[in-house]
Amino acid sequence: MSRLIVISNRVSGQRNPAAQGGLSVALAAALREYRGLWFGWSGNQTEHFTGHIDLQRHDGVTTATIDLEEQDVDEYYNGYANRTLWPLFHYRIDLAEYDRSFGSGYERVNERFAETVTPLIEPDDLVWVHDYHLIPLGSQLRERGITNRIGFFLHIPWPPSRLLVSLPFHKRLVRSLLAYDLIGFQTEEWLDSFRHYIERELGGHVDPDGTVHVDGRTVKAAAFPIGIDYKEFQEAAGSEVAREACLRLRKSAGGKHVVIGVDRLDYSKGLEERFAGYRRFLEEHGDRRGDIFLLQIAPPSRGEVHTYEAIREHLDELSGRINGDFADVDWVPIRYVNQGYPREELAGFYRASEIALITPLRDGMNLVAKEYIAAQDPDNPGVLILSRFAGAALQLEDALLVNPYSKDEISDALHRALEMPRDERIRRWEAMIRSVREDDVVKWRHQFVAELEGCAATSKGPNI
Ligand SMILES: O=P(O)(O)OC[C@H]1O[C@H](O[C@H]2O[C@H](CO)[C@@H](O)[C@H](O)[C@H]2O)[C@H](O)[C@@H](O)[C@@H]1O
Ligand SMILES: O=c1ccn([C@@H]2O[C@H](COP(=O)(O)OP(=O)(O)O)[C@@H](O)[C@H]2O)c(=O)[nH]1
Repeated sequence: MSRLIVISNRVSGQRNPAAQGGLSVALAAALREYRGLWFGWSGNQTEHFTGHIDLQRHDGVTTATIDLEEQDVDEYYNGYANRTLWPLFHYRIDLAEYDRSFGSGYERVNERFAETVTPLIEPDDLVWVHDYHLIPLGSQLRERGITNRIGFFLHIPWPPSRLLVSLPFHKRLVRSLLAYDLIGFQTEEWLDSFRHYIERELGGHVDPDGTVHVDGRTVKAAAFPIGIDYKEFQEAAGSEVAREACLRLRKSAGGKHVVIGVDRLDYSKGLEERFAGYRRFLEEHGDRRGDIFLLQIAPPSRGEVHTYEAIREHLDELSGRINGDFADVDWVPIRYVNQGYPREELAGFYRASEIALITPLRDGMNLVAKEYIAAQDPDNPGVLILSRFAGAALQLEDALLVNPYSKDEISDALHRALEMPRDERIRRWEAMIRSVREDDVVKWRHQFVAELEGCAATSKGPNI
């Protein structure tokens, strides 16, 4: 079996695991199965870039990390990745910022990644690059003579062409993707948007099987929806920690219905709209006040980016106002918690919650939705209310799907979930657990790696 070299911005085990997000959780599992290593940024900043590689072994996974300079982090991670690409790819061109220094910092850090990882790559290795931080890395590796098979997986949505063309030098960015042999997306919807861009903007052609032809270069593009590590999650959910967390939440709920939300504190997760929808529910269903509460777990993320600071302040205000307007001496409508929890504890909280309210405005997948389903009691499962704009909605069609921008739909879905008979809850859950169990992270990585192994090795990069 070939070695697998995984390259992503974030490498698991480097900071609070509870705030790492789904990408890191999914990749740690892949690396435990294949020989190889995981290369990325250490999360540390140094005065000058040294290129020193720190090799470590954590939990069955070999990691190779490098430090970045402060300017790199500002321009590449906080800048181009999270102030330009993240909002644009989540359809928020109103929040996207275009600054020349971000673009040059992004190129520079991708070159630094390429320069330091190239000597670690052996001839038969499969190379798998992840996410929007590292789109140009494939072409940088090709320039350094790497002819191995290289795949790329995008964990976030791919925007419609009409939005993507607002990015300065968009053609250069998309052309650099053609250096990969395989390009993976979370859903068919984003694969379609990519196809549209290739045909309209680059004058290329995409065959029905996903083979992309542009200027004499041929690559493969396909959808590979990511799943959770079902087996590992079942173990977490069966642990003593999970059982205690479940009891702790049930005890403190004192018989009230628990509605749970778990999201990084990010504007793409639709938290402001969710709070507004919950407020509408409290206004419309006065008889339910005192009988239900929303537990929103929202660990802070990307705190150095001002839009994230702003959303944090706004959510403090919104939750405070809802609590001020509706609370009673023995009840508060929202428990809003800005800390992360280990997954075993989360599993217990999911189990204790009759409803999950997961309403991102756009989300590549949303693994929390799948974890909630995996944690339920088969004889008395809870109800998942899910945004139709999350990648997960294409697989979890038996959730109560809502438009996350609509307060009325959120309010109606909460009412319907509370009233839903047990046999309907079981029927919906059984349909969803099948997909969560079968389309798990193991299947995701096997399918991607098998497809990449089937690609012919490349001898040169595209003309960019
Ligand atoms: O690394 P951070 O800046 O702290 O952000 C955490 C991760 O967020 C994003 O996760 C995405 O990947 C998930 C797994 O495929 C998917 O379920 C979710 O919908 C995506 O938003 C980001 O794409 C990762 O690169 C970050 O590490
Ligand atoms: O307090 C927390 C909050 C989240 N997570 C994990 O972070 C991941 C979030 O992934 P998702 O795909 O839902 O969103 P992302 O943050 O990657 O955009 C899930 O596995 C959660 O269990 C966690 O371990 N503790």
